[in-house]
Amino acid sequence: MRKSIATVSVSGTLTEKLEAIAAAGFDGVEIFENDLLACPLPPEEIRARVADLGLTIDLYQPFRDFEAVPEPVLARNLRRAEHKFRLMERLGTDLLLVCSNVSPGAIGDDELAAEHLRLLGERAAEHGIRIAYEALAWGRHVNEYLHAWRVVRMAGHPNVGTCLDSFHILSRGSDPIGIEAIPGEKIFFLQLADAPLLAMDVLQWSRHYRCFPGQGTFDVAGLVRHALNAGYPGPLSLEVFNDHFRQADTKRTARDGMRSLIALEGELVGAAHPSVPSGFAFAELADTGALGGVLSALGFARTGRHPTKPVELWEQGGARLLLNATGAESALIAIGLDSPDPAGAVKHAETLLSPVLPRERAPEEARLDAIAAPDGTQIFFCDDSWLSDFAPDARAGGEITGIDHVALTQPWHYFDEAELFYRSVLGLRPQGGLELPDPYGLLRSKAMSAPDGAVRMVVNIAQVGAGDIAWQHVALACDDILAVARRLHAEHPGLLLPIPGNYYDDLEARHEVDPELRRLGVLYDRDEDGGEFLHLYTVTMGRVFFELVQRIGGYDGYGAANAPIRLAVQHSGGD
Ligand SMILES: O=C(O)c1ccc(O)c(O)c1
Ligand SMILES: [Mg+2]
Repeated sequence: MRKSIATVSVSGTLTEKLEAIAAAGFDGVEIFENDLLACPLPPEEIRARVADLGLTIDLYQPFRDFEAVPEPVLARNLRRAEHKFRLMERLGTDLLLVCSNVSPGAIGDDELAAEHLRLLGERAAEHGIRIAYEALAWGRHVNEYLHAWRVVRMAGHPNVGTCLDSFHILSRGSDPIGIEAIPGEKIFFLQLADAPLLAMDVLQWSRHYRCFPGQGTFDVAGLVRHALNAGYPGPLSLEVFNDHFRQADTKRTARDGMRSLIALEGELVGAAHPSVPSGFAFAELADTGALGGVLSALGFARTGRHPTKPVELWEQGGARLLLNATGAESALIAIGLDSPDPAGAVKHAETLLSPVLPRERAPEEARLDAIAAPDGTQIFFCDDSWLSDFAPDARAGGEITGIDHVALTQPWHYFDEAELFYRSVLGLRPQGGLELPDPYGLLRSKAMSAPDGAVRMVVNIAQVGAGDIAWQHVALACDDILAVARRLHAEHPGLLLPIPGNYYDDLEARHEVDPELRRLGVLYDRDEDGGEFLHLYTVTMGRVFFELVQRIGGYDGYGAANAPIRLAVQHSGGD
């Protein structure tokens, strides 16, 4: 299907926007009026620029507060419309979006609204222009898409149709099944936006929190399916108002929008994700020499060395960590995922515009394809062959059984990009988002997991004043966390993050817990079904720290209630 995007969805000047939109592979744009008004180029030059970039202008918008007005206002509105029609001729576009009237002066009379739209359609027809009437969710009288369609039908003019916008429809909780009752050729345009579920005024929600399909909670693909069933012939067009996107890199946002539409098309044809990872193969850490001691303390054994690279394999149970002596600050630099089809996974990622990373390797080494996650972390898709690179010499047993999850920190303004990436490229599912108080700000956090929980990723973003946090961590699963904690406490007490006594006073008020938790600095959480979570943290080394977790009775979370305690201690350095 043709893919378009409204210029309001990305940052920059109009010319920057157009270039980024073309570079991302879109077919068309909706020109948002503000972008045009602020552009120094005359409409003819914008038209030429758009054409040179291989784009078309699919829509000009918005035209506001037109219909169902008193007579003198109507005359003024028609005059205003004539100006816009002439502008559109100069731009070379033939579709004008008219938003339902939000003015307190609008009259609640559908027949009058229809009559005015018919008049507008007649005038538009003289210029070869069509009108797409859209119900804004906060329209004064018309705020439901089926109401807008009734008015369009009453207007009865071939140049008057409706514009459907997934945000306005889904934010009001309207059932999109009704779209199928609209003749496809009367759906003149289809705008797509997703949004997180927020309990707030719908206008504020729309103007600040829209996001690309796949980044929020709406079933946008389901809505598109209804429009296609109705016979809608036009483009899928993204229209997003988002405070972060307005500040983010133009090209990156445009590419993210394209990824969103490609993923949506995949959903429409019911394409199963070709390669949902079935586990963690490894996590790779840059090391300055300090991490080996920490891993030993945690019970890991060094079981192999890469023949040509300064990389060591450390193992315990099913947990495999690679230490890469890059000499750089300790950090999580790569994640290996067990993949049922590594080549297919890379191809899928490429289809979704993820950068495939070049790999230098000796001819005898296992072929490992990697892509870059939005934060730059390398993601490898692995079968078992990578292990043979290391000629492991022993198997290390211990309390640790595997990697439970990894937590990455997303760059400011790119949180939504990360969600779409992990959903579409890796096939993970969102488990819910959180805002965690931190002494210096709020940390947004979102957990994503494979359907069976075999791969869990947590994406954090430093938010509002906490902008210097770029901590990452690897959480290791174990069967008996108290045994590990006792050993660490006795032999390496400086490795454990100290937890305040106040935390345990509160914990003991809420739950009857083993007093040993307090002595050992183990944190505790419990879900509604009685599932339990015990966890502890190491101190931070460079950018990275380790968490040990024990899940009991089907606990599926991450101890979010305890995260603010951890953040505060990490900030204070244990004071
Ligand atoms: O927020 C607005 O005013 C606005 C304008 C045009 C649209 O298409 C829309 O969905 C919202
Ligand atoms: Mg809209």
